[in-house]
Amino acid sequence: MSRESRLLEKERGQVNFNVEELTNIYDGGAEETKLRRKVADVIQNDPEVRCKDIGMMTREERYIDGVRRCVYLYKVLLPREGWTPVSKEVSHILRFCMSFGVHAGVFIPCLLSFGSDEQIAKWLPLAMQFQIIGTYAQTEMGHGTFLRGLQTTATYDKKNKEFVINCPEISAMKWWPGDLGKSANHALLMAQLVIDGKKYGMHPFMVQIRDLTTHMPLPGITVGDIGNKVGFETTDNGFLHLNQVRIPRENLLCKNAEVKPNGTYLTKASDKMVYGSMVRLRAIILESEAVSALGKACTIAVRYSLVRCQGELEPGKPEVSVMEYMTQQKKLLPYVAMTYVTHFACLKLSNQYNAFTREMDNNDISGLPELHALSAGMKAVVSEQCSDGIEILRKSCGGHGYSNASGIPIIWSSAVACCTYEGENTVMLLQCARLVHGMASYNAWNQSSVELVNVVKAHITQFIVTTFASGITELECTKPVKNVLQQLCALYALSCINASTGDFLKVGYLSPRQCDLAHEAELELLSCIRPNAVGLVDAFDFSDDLLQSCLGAYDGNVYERLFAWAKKSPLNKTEV
Ligand SMILES: CCCCC/C=C/C(=O)SCCNC(=O)CCNC(=O)[C@H](O)C(C)(C)COP(=O)(O)OP(=O)(O)OC[C@H]1O[C@@H](n2cnc3c(N)ncnc32)[C@H](O)[C@@H]1OP(=O)(O)O
Ligand SMILES: Cc1cc2nc3c(=O)[nH]c(=O)nc-3n(C[C@H](O)[C@H](O)[C@H](O)COP(=O)(O)OP(=O)(O)OC[C@H]3O[C@@H](n4cnc5c(N)ncnc54)[C@H](O)[C@@H]3O)c2cc1C
Repeated sequence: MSRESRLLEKERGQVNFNVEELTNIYDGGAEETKLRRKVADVIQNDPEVRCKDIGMMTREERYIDGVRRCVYLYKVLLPREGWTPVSKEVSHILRFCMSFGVHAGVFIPCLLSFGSDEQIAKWLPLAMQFQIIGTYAQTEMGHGTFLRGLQTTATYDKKNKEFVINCPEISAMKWWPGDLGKSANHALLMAQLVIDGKKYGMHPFMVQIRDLTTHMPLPGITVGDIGNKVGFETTDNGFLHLNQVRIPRENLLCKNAEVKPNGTYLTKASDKMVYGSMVRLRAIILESEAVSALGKACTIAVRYSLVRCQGELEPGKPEVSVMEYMTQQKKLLPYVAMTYVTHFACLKLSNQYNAFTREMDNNDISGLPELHALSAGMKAVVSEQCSDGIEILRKSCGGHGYSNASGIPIIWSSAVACCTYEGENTVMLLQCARLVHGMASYNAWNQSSVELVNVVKAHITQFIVTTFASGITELECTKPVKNVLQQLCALYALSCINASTGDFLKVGYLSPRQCDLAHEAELELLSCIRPNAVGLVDAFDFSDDLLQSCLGAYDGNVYERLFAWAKKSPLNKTEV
């Protein structure tokens, strides 16, 4: 056993709570843990679909590998295991999938949100079986945030009972939609509806963009990949230009609004329902795209920091693990706390969303404004805190943190995108501010928007802390687990307060002495939590396969893994 493995084993021997009990709590119960692990075993034992190291792959290889794994998953693995796309297992499977995130996670749910019963009956089975592959095409090259500024039009042609979809200029071209560039043959396309010259705002249309046999773009369609990005390299985010493309009247997804054959426009629900898809995604993507990513980065950085020996705490004494340095504990442990605290706050948000969908089934959408405010605020605060944290955790691993061998750069590049898609964070914070604090006059408003952004961040952080604190109080668990969760709650709250002492001092909420006490309390908590560090990240239960990290493997064998990984570099195929 290597020295590093022995160090981790010794660390695990001093954890003072039951790790499995905490894993069960994090998962939502022992049965959930069992289900998640069963899915992980199925995935990891199938060479066709198990996670692999994509660090050395080209962009094209990553895209092809992701598509191949996903199609195998849905066409072979699910039927073999007797699972369907809506089985509980699939939510755990999507943790492993790197492709068709928009087809499965946006296109299908939006079809269910916007489609009539007949339209769902027509397209849902095809989408579930990958006979049609869809994207969600809303953002344009010239507009993403300002939905009312979207330029693509859908003009009703009464004579032929068709809509003519058109991008009037280059800035109207759809730009960014995931799975669009090479995979999708259909688009759930958001366009400005026009009837007899009158504009009715943004509406959802089902548009076929590629031939189902040849996969070639249909007439009037120009489509392709937008090129390399910061991350999401497995995904073919694409562009889509439509030049006078005709679709049947029946392709307006008409759960909330309809155009009769004679061109009469009929609304069936609030015009705000068109925003519903964005509320849903903001409410449910945080766990999978931001918090889970932070948990992976914490697992890697904590395990590595416990085995990375560097320098002496006392001259002449043996080298210590970098985790013994208070600065390293300050870099790492508040983000371990954040993972736990935000995980449970996101759970509360998605529960609130599910409750809203039940109310909506009874035609009650009175809860939408509050849910919009909370989901917009949470999406902005959690995605920013998590992605900022992942970068700090990457840097805490020194040089090896800068290598794809660590696994953290890929984790960060995927998580940070969450600050932009589904509503750019600043805009989301201002939406929350407007709904929580009311809309002042536009000029007073713009002048105070910088402060309002900070007020909303504090408002949401308080929601996160109070949600977790009340959750712990009600939680039935052993005393050691409750104790460590209370420490994590206090650590997250104190780290947020200590990051903003200026604000508290400015308004006289805290005295300088109290600020000192808060700082000392945080340092004391770091020392209390330090002995449990490895247990806290082990409890996230990320397999080595899922982490894809030479620094964060369960056995701590960092150096053998690093060297084996480097030798796979294509540059090493020749000595000269
Ligand atoms: C696995 C990873 C997959 C990643 C997939 C990514 C997909 C995408 O990124 S899809 C594209 C996402 N794009 C956006 O989120 C666009 C963001 N912009 C907006 O949501 C809106 O433009 C806005 C909210 C920033 C502004 O809305 P707008 O209508 O232009 O103007 P107002 O602010 O005056 O709002 C009018 C009215 O509507 C209410 N409202 C706005 N949004 C929502 C909502 N989501 N839910 C409910 N209600 C909403 C707003 O409160 C106003 O109401 P009143 O005050 O009553 O008039
Ligand atoms: C990885 C990824 C995947 C995506 N997938 C999809 C997809 O599948 N489908 C899809 O339709 N779109 C998708 N998008 C697009 C995404 O939804 C938009 O990029 C996002 O909504 C932001 O809009 P924008 O790019 O126009 O930014 P802008 O709105 O142009 O933002 C630029 C700057 O302007 C500021 N700003 C803009 N408006 C205001 C305002 N009112 N007040 C204050 N500041 C403002 C912003 O804060 C920001 O700092 C994806 C994007 C990414 C990065």
